[in-house]
Amino acid sequence: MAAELAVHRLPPPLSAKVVGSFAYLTVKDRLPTILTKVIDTIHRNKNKFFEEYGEEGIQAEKQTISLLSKLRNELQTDKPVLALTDGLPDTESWNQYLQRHQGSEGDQESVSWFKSTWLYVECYMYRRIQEALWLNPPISDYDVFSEGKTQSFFESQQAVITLCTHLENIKERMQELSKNQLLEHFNKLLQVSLWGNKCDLSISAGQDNSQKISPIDSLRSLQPFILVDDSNMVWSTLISAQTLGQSGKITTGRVDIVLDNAGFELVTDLVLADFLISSGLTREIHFHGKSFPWFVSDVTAKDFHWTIRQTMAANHKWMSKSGFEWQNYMKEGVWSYHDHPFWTQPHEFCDMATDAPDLYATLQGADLVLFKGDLNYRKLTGDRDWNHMVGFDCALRGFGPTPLCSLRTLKANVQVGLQPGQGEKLTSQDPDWMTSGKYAIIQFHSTKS
Ligand SMILES: O=P(O)(O)OC[C@@]1(O)O[C@H](CO)[C@@H](O)[C@@H]1O
Ligand SMILES: [Mn+2]
Repeated sequence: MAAELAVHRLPPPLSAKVVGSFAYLTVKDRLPTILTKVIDTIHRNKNKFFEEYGEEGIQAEKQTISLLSKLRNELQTDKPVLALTDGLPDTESWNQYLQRHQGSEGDQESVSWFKSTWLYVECYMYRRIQEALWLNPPISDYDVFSEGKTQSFFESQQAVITLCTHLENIKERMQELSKNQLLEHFNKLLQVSLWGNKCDLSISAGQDNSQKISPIDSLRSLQPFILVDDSNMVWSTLISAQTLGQSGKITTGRVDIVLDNAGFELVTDLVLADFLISSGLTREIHFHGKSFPWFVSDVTAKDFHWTIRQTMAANHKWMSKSGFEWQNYMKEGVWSYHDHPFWTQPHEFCDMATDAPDLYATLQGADLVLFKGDLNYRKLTGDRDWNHMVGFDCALRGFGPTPLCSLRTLKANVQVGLQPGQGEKLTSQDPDWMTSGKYAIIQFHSTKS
């Protein structure tokens, strides 16, 4: 019995209380750097706020900076995490989450920046940035990360052109493709979307991290860095979602993509989504994004629509053709964009069925959900110090609305589902393998047999 309990005991969540860990270094160095950049961005835009809102804009700029400086100080001096005061629809749920943590830790002091769980405090920082803006109405809607996101898109322009040209070439010959050729194209575009996740701006604390080389040509050399490759299961899930209607017509399934970063990564996701639709593998795609600026580069509704408009407006035949196609998919409802407050909360996904049952039910309506990026993987697995050989199903702790797949480059030290010895070998060869973004996984889970 005791042994059984030990087997089932959960490993601890990652936390900055482990001095020298990646979580510790993130809270100590990366998060304050991000906050300093946010403060700087707001200050640099002072004139813009004045032009738009006059003296009120200047006051808002000052007030926001003062709140953000206070936030940075709380973080750096390991103060207790404070309840939110902005009265937004999600405020209550954030404060309840805090109380839950305080309850389980026993006292208020222990829920602090360096003592609490990394996932929670990192998410909380982005929510507090939002609070600082919301409390200053004329500039509430200002996206402090927008400059970095648009810059990342423009700096990846050549790679975007290459990708759109590649896509349009496939689409021109789609009717002639054999099933094997279709599978080959699918695998390539799945991998392009996977490696697109290298381009996030949170890991680089806002430094340029755009795609400069050809995303197609580099796939072969990147192949050995994919540690788990369940792409065959993703493919068979798509195929088995096909049903034969009464009229003899094949109906295909719905794929949901839980988006991560704007800029180049979003383009790779749109290209994959276009391929899924134009090949007839999928009937409908639902994209899920964030409802406020998050983890520096994550996609909001504004970023999503902006990216499609910019692609349409490009001075390149195939790129703008792709953009028009994407706009059509949106107009026809073949593609749709959704956001839900749960994506910008600190919960592990195993809490979704209880804490956001409507979102859980939405995902149940999909035949496959693709979770992009590192933060989604941290939330899938509860951001815990798992043994690398623990199965993905075990780390998911019951989360499984429908077949799902994580497409993620490793940027945080959590990884499950590896082969015996694989983790140890990587650690000895490349000690930073879990945080450098050099390795990736395509990890699938389904409760359906
Ligand atoms: O989810 P993404 O965009 O792939 O990565 C977000 C991220 O860079 O932010 C954190 C560092 O601050 C890490 O957990 C993680 O790697
Ligand atoms: Mn991100």
